[in-house]
Amino acid sequence: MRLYLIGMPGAGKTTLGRGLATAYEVPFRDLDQEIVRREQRSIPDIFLQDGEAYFREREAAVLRDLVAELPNLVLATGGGTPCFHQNLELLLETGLALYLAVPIPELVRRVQQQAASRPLLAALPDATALETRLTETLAARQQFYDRAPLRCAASACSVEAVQQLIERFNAAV
Ligand SMILES: Nc1ncnc2c1ncn2[C@@H]1O[C@H](COP(=O)(O)OP(=O)(O)O)[C@@H](O)[C@H]1O
Ligand SMILES: O=C(O)C1=C[C@@H](OP(=O)(O)O)[C@@H](O)[C@H](O)C1
Ligand SMILES: [Mg+2]
Repeated sequence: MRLYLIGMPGAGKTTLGRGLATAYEVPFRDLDQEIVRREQRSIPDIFLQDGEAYFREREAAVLRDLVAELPNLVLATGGGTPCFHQNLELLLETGLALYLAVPIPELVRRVQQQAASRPLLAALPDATALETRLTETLAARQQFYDRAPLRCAASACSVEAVQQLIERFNAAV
């Protein structure tokens, strides 16, 4: 099985992904961490030195490498992954995508502490600006996220709840 977690920055893709990989006893990969490992520099440095377009190219290439390499995995994608370079189509064709839906105020709370590690959200003056940016970003991305066959609301997104969701999905198809 390949399980792909998609959703906004702060949705909990990395956190939940680790738990799901342990529960299913399959390898866990975090796409951002794989990019960092291969580039030998941080995500903010990649954005700063080479820009978003370069990051998106690397993101698409590393995603394809991971899919080719691992028939079983839980993958935490980056928030923008499904929105570039036909990545969503790849995810839908090669595994099961789960959208973690989290309300904007909760995203603001979670991301506020870590804005510096997320270049697209860094350098915003306050929580209001962060909220505006996240709202605009979600509006543009919702059409991509909504194509995932599985969706879980933040309040219900435990490892066990997701496992039940997947069982029901597999039984229905
Ligand atoms: N279910 C949750 N409830 C509360 N906080 C969470 C939850 N999942 C993740 N977080 C916190 O939110 C922040 C972002 O989580 P992370 O897994 O890095 O999200 P993503 O990879 O989707 O950007 C982290 O500080 C993490 O501890
Ligand atoms: O939303 C985005 O476009 C991004 C989200 C980040 O991942 P997280 O969703 O894990 O923060 C990371 O890929 C990069 O900073 C771009
Ligand atoms: Mg992450």
